[in-house]
Amino acid sequence: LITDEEAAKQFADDVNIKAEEVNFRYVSAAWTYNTNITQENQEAMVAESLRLAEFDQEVAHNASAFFWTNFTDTNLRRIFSRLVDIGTAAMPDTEKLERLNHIQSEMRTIYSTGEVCLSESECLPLDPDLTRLFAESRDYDRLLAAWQGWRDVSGKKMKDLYEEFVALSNEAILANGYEDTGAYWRSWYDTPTFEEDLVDLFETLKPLYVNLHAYTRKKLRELYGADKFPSTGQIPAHLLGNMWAQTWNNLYDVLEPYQNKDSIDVTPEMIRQNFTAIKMFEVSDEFFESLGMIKMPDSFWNYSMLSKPDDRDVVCHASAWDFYNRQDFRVKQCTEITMEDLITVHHEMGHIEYFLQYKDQPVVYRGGANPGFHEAVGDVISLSVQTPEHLEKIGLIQNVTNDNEADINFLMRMALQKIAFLPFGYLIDQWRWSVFSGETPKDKYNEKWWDLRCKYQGVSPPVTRTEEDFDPAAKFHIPNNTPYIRYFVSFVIQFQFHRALCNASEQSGPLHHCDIYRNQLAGTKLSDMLKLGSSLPWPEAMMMVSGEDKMNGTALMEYFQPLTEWLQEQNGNDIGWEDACPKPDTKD
Ligand SMILES: O=C(CCC(O)(O)[C@H](Cc1ccccc1)NC(=O)c1ccccc1)N[C@@H](Cc1c[nH]c2ccccc12)C(=O)O
Ligand SMILES: [Zn+2]
Repeated sequence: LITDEEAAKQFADDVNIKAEEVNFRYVSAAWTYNTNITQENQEAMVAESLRLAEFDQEVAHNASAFFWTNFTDTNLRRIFSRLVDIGTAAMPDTEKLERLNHIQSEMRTIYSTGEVCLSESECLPLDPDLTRLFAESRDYDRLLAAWQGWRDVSGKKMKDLYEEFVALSNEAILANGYEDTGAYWRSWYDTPTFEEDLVDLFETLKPLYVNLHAYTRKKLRELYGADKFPSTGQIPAHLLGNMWAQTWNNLYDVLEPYQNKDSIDVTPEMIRQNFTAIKMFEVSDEFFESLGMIKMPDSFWNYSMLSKPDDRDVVCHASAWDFYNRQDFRVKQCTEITMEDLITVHHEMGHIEYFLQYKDQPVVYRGGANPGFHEAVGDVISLSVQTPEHLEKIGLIQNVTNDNEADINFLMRMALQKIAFLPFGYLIDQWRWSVFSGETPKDKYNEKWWDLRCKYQGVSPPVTRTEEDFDPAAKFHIPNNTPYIRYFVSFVIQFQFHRALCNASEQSGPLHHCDIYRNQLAGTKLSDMLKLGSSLPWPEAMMMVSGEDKMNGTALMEYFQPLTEWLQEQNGNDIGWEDACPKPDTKD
């Protein structure tokens, strides 16, 4: 084995240049497919992903000719550990790798082209139609038809494909040195106690969720009639304003604690001011600029897809794209003129800002310190943007009242977006890890899913489910094979970052009123961490920004403290659903 570290550095530099070209080719083919779904573009993307895999395999093979585990240079060791870790590209059998990539693109296409016919003449795609229906409709039966219809045209069609996908993914990952795909995904957090830490975090935050669930259930029983609700305490999954019951912000009008206060839902005002998708992205870009951070390059504005085209099929689920040439960065989003989409705009722009900050790192370091960091950047900014104070600064709200009742209203709105999400963000990969590990076989896929949905989220299926159904795949990230625990991590650490940046900007007052807009101290602190990419272990990156090196829920609990007390008063003892859910061990 080669021990010469100078030769190793030269090897890594050569690989880095080639990696930019090969990644650019693949990303370009993926962009073409995602923004124009055709058989031809799907096949071209699969072909390019195979070329990328071959490149990764060759690099891993050549890198293992070096005795890199013994290198004295820590950074060089870290780089080589990334060069040899190539995920499913390690699949030795090219035919099987082609089949794996083909199955993934098949599932992606089924999901992105699915439509639900609610009547002869009314066939609706998920974006924007079914999404809007779930945001606006209060018609129990219409919501049920859309809920069941979507699962029939998406998840139900993918059960066999998914089973085959799991086997092939695990076979490939085994060749990469991990026992299953879930173990590989968890390795990105590089924390031996990662799963325990998540359990502790969830237990800490669970009381906040249980209180929000109880309050919401009471209000929905008043709206739809208690007879529509199981006596065991769950909420039917189609009544929460979202296709997956993952965020409940669209129920704000039903749940508003103090009526006739100035509405903080700026959707009507955005429409009144003739907001466009581009305007929404300009608002976000201006915020990053105000922090002294990097603004969007011209290529972003020239090549992004910021609205749904009307002449072709596209993957509408929002995403941010790094073309690995240090100059081309894009967002693809079917943007609607709503507050919810303004928040997603900031989320996607957070990804782009991270790309811009770490663009001069080696390719192996162009990623988040851990995947949760990448998901948190935009959300940290949007915690400031969503404050009534900030919305007033940018002219989306007039004459903000700042009294205790307005405070509770605002915190309720934020809780429907952040606290409601926590169990969902947690359970998706609990399900997926159990499938990858073999604990959940195909004939238990749907049962396991609803056990977790009951246990963590306290929601129940509004109609009977069987193993003919495959409800997990009705959620983008399952057919798209995008890990999900990153969002749970993000929803926790974004409050730690927010608290740290607010302290850095010497903002006094409660956390939920803090707006770091135009504060260069905060901007510099955040930028310095983003520039690192994944070149340092994430606890060191977190320490740089927040002075903490662990995920913890204290910042999130501090932020919501006033609402937690208010909810406890409102709910009394009418809370919970736990004993309704099947216990896993008694299942067998
Ligand atoms: O999926 C997303 C946003 C899309 C994304 O920006 O996370 C996107 C997902 C994706 C990954 C891989 C391929 C295609 C889409 N991730 C990225 O674009 C991305 C880009 C670079 C690095 C990491 C992620 N949000 C999640 C979680 C979520 C729900 N509501 C929210 C509100 C604010 C922030 C997040 C959410 C969801 O919709 O369930
Ligand atoms: Zn994201």
